[in-house]
Amino acid sequence: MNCANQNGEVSETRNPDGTLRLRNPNIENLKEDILYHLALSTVSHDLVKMFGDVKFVCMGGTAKRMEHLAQYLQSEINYELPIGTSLCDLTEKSHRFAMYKVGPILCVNHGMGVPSIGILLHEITKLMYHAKVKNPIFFRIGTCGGIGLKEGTVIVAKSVVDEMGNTFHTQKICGKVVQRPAKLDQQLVKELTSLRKSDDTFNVVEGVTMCADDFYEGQGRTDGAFCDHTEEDKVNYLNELVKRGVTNIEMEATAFAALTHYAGIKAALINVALVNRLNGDQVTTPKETLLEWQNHPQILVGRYIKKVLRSETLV
Ligand SMILES: O=P(O)(O)O[C@@H]1C[C@H](O)[C@@H](CO)O1
Ligand SMILES: O=c1cc[nH]c(=O)[nH]1
Repeated sequence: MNCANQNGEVSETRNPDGTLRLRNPNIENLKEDILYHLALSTVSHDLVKMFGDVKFVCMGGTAKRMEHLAQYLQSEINYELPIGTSLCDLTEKSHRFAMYKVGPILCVNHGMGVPSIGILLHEITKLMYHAKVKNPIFFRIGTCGGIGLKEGTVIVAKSVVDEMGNTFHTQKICGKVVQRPAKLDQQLVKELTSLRKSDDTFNVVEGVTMCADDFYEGQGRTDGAFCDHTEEDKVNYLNELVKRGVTNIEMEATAFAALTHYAGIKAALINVALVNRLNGDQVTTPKETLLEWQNHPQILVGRYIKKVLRSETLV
């Protein structure tokens, strides 16, 4: 059965009230759905009560960054935690991911690489479904290597590719290769890039983000433990990427774009460049500066969330 989606269009992934429909009929028939890597379940937890008010899901690689993001957004939206409570890791018992909630915002880390974020996206999407969340928006707020961009630049991905230039996410399912288009919401790209202020110390660009399956050889680096290619091979490869319009390289983009798109979830991918790969492979910048740069995408997403929340209170 098809229903109206968030834009009032026919959709297999939305109920008329904006709650999610899963592309998996098996879930409805489960007596209990255990979200194993989140240490949550439909029986042991009241997911609607805990998460039903979520509007935004922010994800990034590290637990620490997500905790910092939750604290930052808490102060940005002036959210007061219920009296007697403090910000805590809601998935602590999983010993895997870390998740923080401040009002309508969930901040969760996804680890490194496509397999890790893929697992998180399955479980977070099911969490949104079980919690009856309406029209959630997902953000990946990450770090990357820029290509020809100044360090600290924020890249809002308008499209994503894999190492071979494919614009889809590839997964092997039951011995078959399944490809799902990796697409991002173009309106969200424009809205996010427009939120840069003239006195911001960092630049914001729209870009083409490449997703690699590795940090070292998979990104053409010559400083891994193994390297059977030459410096010339690397330079040629990076120049080829420039020709194809690739602006930055990270390790989750295709899965993030494809799985959110397949779930009908509006999503944006915002990365900050920690290194200009045309100048070298090693991340030589002091940790303090790297941490300061990691705030740049958070500032942009914070402005977007505040804008949406403000417009909702005016309606
Ligand atoms: O969100 P993060 O900073 O983890 O994203 C990039 C891609 C890899 O996960 C990782 C490699 O250092 O950083
Ligand atoms: O160069 C980089 C920096 C951060 N993350 C990556 O995947 N690559």
